[in-house]
Amino acid sequence: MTTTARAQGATVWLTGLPSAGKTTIAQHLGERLRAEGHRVEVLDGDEVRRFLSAGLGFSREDRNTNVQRIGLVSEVLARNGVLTLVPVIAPYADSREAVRKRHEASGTPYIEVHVATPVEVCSDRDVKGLYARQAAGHLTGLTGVDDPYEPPTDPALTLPTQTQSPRESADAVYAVLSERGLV
Ligand SMILES: Nc1ncnc2c1ncn2[C@@H]1O[C@H](COP(=O)(O)OS(=O)(=O)O)[C@@H](OP(=O)(O)O)[C@H]1O
Ligand SMILES: Nc1ncnc2c1ncn2[C@@H]1O[C@H](COP(=O)(O)OP(=O)(O)O)[C@@H](O)[C@H]1O
Repeated sequence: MTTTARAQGATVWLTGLPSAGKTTIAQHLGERLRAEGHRVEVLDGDEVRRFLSAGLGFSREDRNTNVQRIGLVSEVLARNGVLTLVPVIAPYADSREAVRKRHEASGTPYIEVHVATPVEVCSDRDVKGLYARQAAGHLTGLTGVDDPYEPPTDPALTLPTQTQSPRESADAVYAVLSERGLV
């Protein structure tokens, strides 16, 4: 499909623990979609927290505010024809549900993907050293360790990344977009 043929946007929210693989999958999927001519944006959690959510921490209230802000931006982008990839932890079910409802209200496709890497695997990967810092007592409130993570109960897709390559995980998300006629 070319960009001009049919600009149907969607939000793909990749929820999961730190080091689960959210960012990596979004990057791989984004590259593939761009190569095919789609308009794509990736709303990366770290970047959002530097600008749109600057000043917010990791309390339940701040995480909720962060997720709602990202949900607003992603819905606007998706409604206007952009495939919007959101690799953001979003640990609370009620917060994710509010984002889903925002999309439903405008008839904008919303696809929830659970990057379901076990915490032991995430802790081994420890891409940013957060698990080590938590274990050493230098950090508290780490999602999945000493802060809540409420797994999705009805995701469009669950990815066991511990048994997949990043390419395989990204291709599985692509397959869902394809099944729904979004690519
Ligand atoms: N306490 C604690 N808990 C969880 N994550 C933490 C924490 N402190 C810092 N970080 C880093 O913050 C990155 C972005 O978080 P998010 O905006 O995705 O989190 S949330 O949805 O608002 O909960 C998140 O990025 P990823 O590792 O890519 O998931 C973490 O690296
Ligand atoms: N199937 C997979 N999907 C995504 N990442 C994977 C996969 N298998 C191994 N990894 C590795 O796991 C790490 C995940 O890091 P990252 O994407 O930054 O996680 P997150 O954004 O969830 O914090 C990367 O080093 C990546 O290469």
